[in-house]
Amino acid sequence: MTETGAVLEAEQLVVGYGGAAVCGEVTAAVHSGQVLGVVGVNGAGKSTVLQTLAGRQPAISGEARIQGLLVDPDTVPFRRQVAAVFDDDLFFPSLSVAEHLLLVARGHSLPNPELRVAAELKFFGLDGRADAVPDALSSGQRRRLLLAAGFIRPASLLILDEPEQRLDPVMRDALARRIKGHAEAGGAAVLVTHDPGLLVETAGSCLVIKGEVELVEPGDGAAFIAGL
Ligand SMILES: Nc1ncnc2c1ncn2[C@@H]1O[C@H](COP(=O)(O)OP(=O)(O)OP(=O)(O)O)[C@@H](O)[C@H]1O
Repeated sequence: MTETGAVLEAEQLVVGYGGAAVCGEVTAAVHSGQVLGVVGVNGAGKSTVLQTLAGRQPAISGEARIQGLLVDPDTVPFRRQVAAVFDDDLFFPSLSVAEHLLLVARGHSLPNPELRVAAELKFFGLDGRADAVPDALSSGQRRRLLLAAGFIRPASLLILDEPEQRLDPVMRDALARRIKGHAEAGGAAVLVTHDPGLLVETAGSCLVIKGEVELVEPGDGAAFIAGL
């Protein structure tokens, strides 16, 4: 934990490409048990903020810390703290659904990895496709696999980039419960979403990116998404 007890602290963080910022500075703190939503129109900079927090994109200036550790995906202690799910995450083409999850479970030294994998397959409705390779899945099933890989492992901070994409309504509701469960168990999450319902159900606060970055109530973030 940091001095403030925040799982995530971003201080005057400027994100972008080739030295050019895509949006205003991000200053935010997310504590254990909290979910921070991030909303904005297409191209506002939401994914770039998340990619920077996950260490997949260098910050232009400012800093972010997770459990007091500066963002650095090359270090094991940082990687242990953060589970990130992005749309462009890759699969091993020759590993089955179950093998992907087993790899993550074993990589994080989970006890009873086979049981944990079975539980996630059931939760994400993939038990009938456990032996399929990623190319043989539907797009929604591939999204479920990415989410299962993110949720099966321990993490202080979950970074979720539009996790609702391509999910059917039943799975979307299960996802909302899962995000809330992560927070109730003492985790923290940053959630980029275009879904007002998911935002209001899960987040306790929200960043709106519209050039500058503003901290608002989730209801106001939902209204922004809806264009109200
Ligand atoms: N690799 C890149 N190099 C240069 N510019 C990029 C790169 N990726 C994204 N951008 C630009 O940065 C800006 C912010 O993109 P970003 O993907 O963060 O937006 P977003 O808010 O996540 O949008 P969406 O809702 O469409 O996912 C956009 O103008 C985009 O064109």
